This record gives sequence, C-alpha cells and structure tokens, in this order.
Amino acid sequence: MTAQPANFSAESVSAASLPKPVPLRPTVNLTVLGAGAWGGTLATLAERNGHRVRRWSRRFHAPIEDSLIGAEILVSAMSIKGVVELAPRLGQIGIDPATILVSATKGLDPETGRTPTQLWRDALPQQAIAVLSGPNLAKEIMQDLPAATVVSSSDAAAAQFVQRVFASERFRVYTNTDPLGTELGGTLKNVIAIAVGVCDGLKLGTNAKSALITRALAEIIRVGTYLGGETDTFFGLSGLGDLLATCNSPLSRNYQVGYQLAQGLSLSRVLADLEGTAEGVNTANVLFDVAQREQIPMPIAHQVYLLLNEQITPQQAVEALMERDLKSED
Ligand SMILES: NC(=O)C1=CN([C@@H]2O[C@H](COP(=O)(O)OP(=O)(O)OC[C@H]3O[C@@H](n4cnc5c(N)ncnc54)[C@H](O)[C@@H]3O)[C@@H](O)[C@H]2O)C=CC1
Ligand SMILES: O=C(CO)COP(=O)(O)O
Repeated sequence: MTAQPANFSAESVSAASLPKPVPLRPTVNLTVLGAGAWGGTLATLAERNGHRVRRWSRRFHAPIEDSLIGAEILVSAMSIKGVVELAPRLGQIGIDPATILVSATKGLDPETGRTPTQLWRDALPQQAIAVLSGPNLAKEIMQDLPAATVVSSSDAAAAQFVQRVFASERFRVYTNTDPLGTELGGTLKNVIAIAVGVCDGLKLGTNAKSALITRALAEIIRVGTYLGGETDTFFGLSGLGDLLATCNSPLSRNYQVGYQLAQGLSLSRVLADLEGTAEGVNTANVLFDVAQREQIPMPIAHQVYLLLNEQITPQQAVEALMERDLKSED
C-alpha cells in the first residue's frame, strides 16, 4: 500500500476535488457616457461580467436624465470636448450622491488646462470619483486579448468597488490612490505617441525610438509631478505602461497622427481620415501653454507643438532635438 501524506484524510480529498467556489459578484447598474471606441469597450467589459449597462451618447438624441436613474456607477468615456460640455450640465441636473463617477478620458480642457476629473470635481463636488486608465487599446480588448489597467481614487472603497466590477480573467484591474498622476500619465503620453509616430514614420531606427521614449518619460514626470502627480505612478501601468502601448502600436490614433505627418500629409488631412479622437493634438497645445507659463522644460512636447502648428517639418523637429545643448541625464 502506498504511504499517504501525514495530513491525508478523506475529508481533505473531497474538499480538494470540489471546484473552487466562485466569489459572488452582485449585479451592478452602470451607465456609460460616450459610445465611441472606448465607451463601447468598457460597456462590453461590464456586460461580460454580468452587469446591467445603459449607454448614452449625444448621437442617440435621448434625454441624459433617463440614463442616470439608478446608476451605481457612471462611466465617462467621452473625449475631453464631451466632458467640458457635459460635466457642468450634470452638475446642474444633479446625480445621486451614492453614484461613483469613473473617468476614462485622456485629455485636458483647452480653455482651463484642467484634467477630466478636475472638471468633474468642479461640477459634482460631493461625488466619489475614480480614474480608469492604463495600456488599453480598445481594439485589442474587444478581441478579448489580455490587458491590465488601474482604477485610482482617493476613496479606496470606491476604487475597489469599480475594480471588482471590471476585473475578469482577461482584464486585470489594479488600484492606486493617485488619481491625478494616473490620469496625467494617460493624457501626457498621447503627445509623445505623436512624436514616436514621427520617429517611426521617418524610419529613424530602434536606438532613436528608445531614446525618445526614455527622455519623454523624464519629461512626463517633470511636468506631471509639477501638476500634482506622484513620481511612482508615472512608472506604473497608467504611466510607462500606457506610454509603451501607444508608442508601439499602429492602433494608437496619436501614433498614427505622427506617422502620417512624417509621410508629408497635412494635419487637417490626417485628422479627416482618422478613425476616432487623437487627444494628443489638443493636449500638445494646452501643454505648450503650461510649459511656457511655468517655465518647465519640455523639449519633445515643444517640437510636437511646433509640428502640429505647421511651424516646422518633421525633419526639422528631429534636428532641433539632436542639436540642443549637451546636458546631464536628469
Ligand atoms: N480608444 C481607446 O483605445 C482608448 C481611448 N481612451 C480615451 O477615451 C476617450 C474617448 O476615446 P474614444 O472612444 O476612442 O474616441 P471616439 O472618437 O471613438 O469617441 C468619442 C466619444 O466622445 C463623444 N463626444 C465628443 N464630443 C462630445 C460632446 N461635445 N458631448 C458629448 N459627447 C461627446 C462622442 O460622441 C463619442 O461617443 C478619449 O479621451 C481617449 O483618449 C482611453 C483609453 C483607450
Ligand atoms: O489611450 C489609449 C491606449 O491606452 C489609446 O490611444 P490612442 O488614443 O492614441 O488611440
């Protein structure tokens, strides 16, 4: 007879052979504002987890008030233009104080330079607000490829609630407590993805691309911490992670803008042919103003700004970056 392990018992065998209990996931009512690529993807992720999802878009011509009733989570997945318009309107309408607002937008208000969650906070001062951001190309997630993201809030319980709603075996959701750093990482990398698209479009090689992304991260951290984000956050999924995703994928609209500009197309032509929003174009303009006003050195973002505003060619942008005064690596 074979020897049994010391802790063997009939009871432990039957317990081990049972399937693992599936943690109960209560059904949550969600409303997703914005039915573009990202709004559609987040709605699908929540639906796949068994939640009840309502979708609202300005294109549906349905009153927004109806879609807010009973929402435990309100996901804002509009472009920044939509947030600028809609946040004050929802502030006037008022929403249930228990509803958690989740911001998934990566942009800056062109007028005030405020981030999406700052705009939501201005409009809804009492609301629990979380940011959802990470290396999340919508098309890959819709193909059910594995991905990870971050849900960030100063309200840890709210972040954990949202984490459980979206997490699945194909979508791993982390939390952190630096919402500003989390959303700034996602917003600032869009400008850099334009620069990297130019670099690839001009076929400048792997050394150039690696140098560009690395120096861009230093630039993101410089301005991001100045604006209130925490350094560590910029090395996480919503910072470096998202920077790598958008700088390495032709699926990124921002990367595509840079790539097409490097082919000699005009910005208006590129944007006319682009499928969806490239937030980096507006963000580059806002960032230029901030950097000028606050005297924050942002050489890469500066060249992107000049290129988008047709003040230089892609080749001149590269030359300007390479010919800067020599300095230490800080
Ligand atoms: N597509 C992606 O892979 C990801 C996108 N994001 C961010 O999510 C946001 C939306 O991106 P996409 O869905 O890809 O863009 P999209 O161009 O596909 O959709 C934009 C959405 O915003 C809405 N919108 C625009 N202006 C509006 C206004 N004035 N009022 C109301 N709604 C308005 C549009 O109707 C549309 O539903 C952007 O900030 C983007 O950076 C974030 C992560 C991934
Ligand atoms: O933010 C994104 C991926 O995380 C989407 O990037 P684009 O907006 O450049 O397509």
